[in-house]
Amino acid sequence: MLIGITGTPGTGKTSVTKLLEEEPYYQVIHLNELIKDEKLYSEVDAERDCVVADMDMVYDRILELQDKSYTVTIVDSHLSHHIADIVIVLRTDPAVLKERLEKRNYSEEKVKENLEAEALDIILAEAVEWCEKVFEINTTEESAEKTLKNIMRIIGGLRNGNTGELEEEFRPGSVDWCDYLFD
Ligand SMILES: Nc1ncnc2c1ncn2[C@@H]1O[C@H](COP(=O)(O)OP(=O)(O)OP(=O)(O)O)[C@@H](O)[C@H]1O
Repeated sequence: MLIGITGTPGTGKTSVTKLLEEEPYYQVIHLNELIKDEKLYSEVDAERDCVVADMDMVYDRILELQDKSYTVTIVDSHLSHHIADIVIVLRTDPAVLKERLEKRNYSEEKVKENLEAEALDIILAEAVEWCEKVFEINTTEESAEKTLKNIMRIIGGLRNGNTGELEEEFRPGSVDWCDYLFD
């Protein structure tokens, strides 16, 4: 089973998937690192301080790396909903996200761009359009450990073929950051 953990930068994907990789049965691929290490990109955008991933190369590489001896392969990246059919979107209130991104010394422009993307549900909307199953977790007031537990509950439900209540609890569209846009 291939599952993407996606969301705007800073919503906690890497923090939580680093905890997940300590659990048995989970293979975790940190895709942003892989893209840089293996140069799976077509362009370097110096102005925006990022690379433009070649998604065909990325997809092929994920399939090569997927180790079927693990029960679940997790792809950690804000791009993982381009690849996986089942995704969990992590969400964070833009006011809290702002503090996290400013600590990274991102430019003002880059912080603003990411906060707007979070407030406008950009990644969630893409995931809903492209993926078969989408779960949304609001991590704003949760510890990474609590988020890990919720992710493991969702995966447990997927493995048992019983996601009814989880689909309701983690329904896409359950967070609303519109107020941020009008402040
Ligand atoms: N509940 C939480 N869950 C996860 N991270 C949290 C939480 N509360 C605070 N943080 C902090 O927020 C930051 C999240 O960074 P992290 O690299 O995990 O995000 P990311 O979504 O993987 O970002 P990127 O897409 O840029 O890799 C970390 O500094 C982490 O300590």
